[in-house]
Amino acid sequence: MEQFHIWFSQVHGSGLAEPNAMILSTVEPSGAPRGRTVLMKGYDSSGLRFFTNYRSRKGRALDVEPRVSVVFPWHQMARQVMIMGGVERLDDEENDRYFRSRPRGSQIGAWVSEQQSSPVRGRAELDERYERLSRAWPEDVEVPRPAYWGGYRVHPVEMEFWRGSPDRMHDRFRYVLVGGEPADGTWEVERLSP
Ligand SMILES: Cc1cc2nc3c(=O)[nH]c(=O)nc-3n(C[C@H](O)[C@H](O)[C@H](O)COP(=O)(O)O)c2cc1C
Ligand SMILES: Cc1ncc(COP(=O)(O)O)c(C=O)c1O
Repeated sequence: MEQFHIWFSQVHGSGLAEPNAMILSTVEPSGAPRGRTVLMKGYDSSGLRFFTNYRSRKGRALDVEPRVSVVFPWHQMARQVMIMGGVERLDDEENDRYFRSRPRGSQIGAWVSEQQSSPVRGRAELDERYERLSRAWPEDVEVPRPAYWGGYRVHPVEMEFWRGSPDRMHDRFRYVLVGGEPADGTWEVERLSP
């Protein structure tokens, strides 16, 4: 994660829009892959965090197969980072802390989208729910975190750092965890052919 920190700091400092947007791929119970964008909400030596609805399609997929692939597509910087690893749910304390930091509208949105990824009759149904819930929690009352809403920590076991070069002569470095935990384990580094 030290190398990730160096790159993320550079990308973050470059003014690139949504540098923390990452494509998160999960494995469906059928075995099919499925990707979507989520926002990384912090990282440390043990991995990175993102938040979602545990009942969503990805949440249900992770209940069955708690492994993911993550891609940071930093095109404007001619860089890409891929991270593969297992996930675990964050604890209530970490979930509450993050949920409290969100804008009130997004907190209410999490209640509106209780059934994230399920079909709805129309936009009106969602807007009505939003209005009703906004009235239910007056401004001075804290919106509670729904039990089904929280985060995951991705524990990398493999990471690849890709840097684009002319003539498709790109630099690729693969880090593989060969023993121990991501934070203090041993990582083997190899250069890959572009
Ligand atoms: C830039 C961007 C950031 C997003 N961030 C999140 C996020 O952090 N958490 C989340 O649940 N959905 C996020 N979404 C929506 C997801 O891409 C996706 O539509 C949603 O999580 C449902 O996915 P699922 O049906 O595969 O579970 C984001 C979408 C975009 C385009
Ligand atoms: C449905 C949903 N949940 C969660 C997030 C995470 O970001 P935030 O906590 O900043 O809303 C996003 C970001 O786009 C989102 O679309």
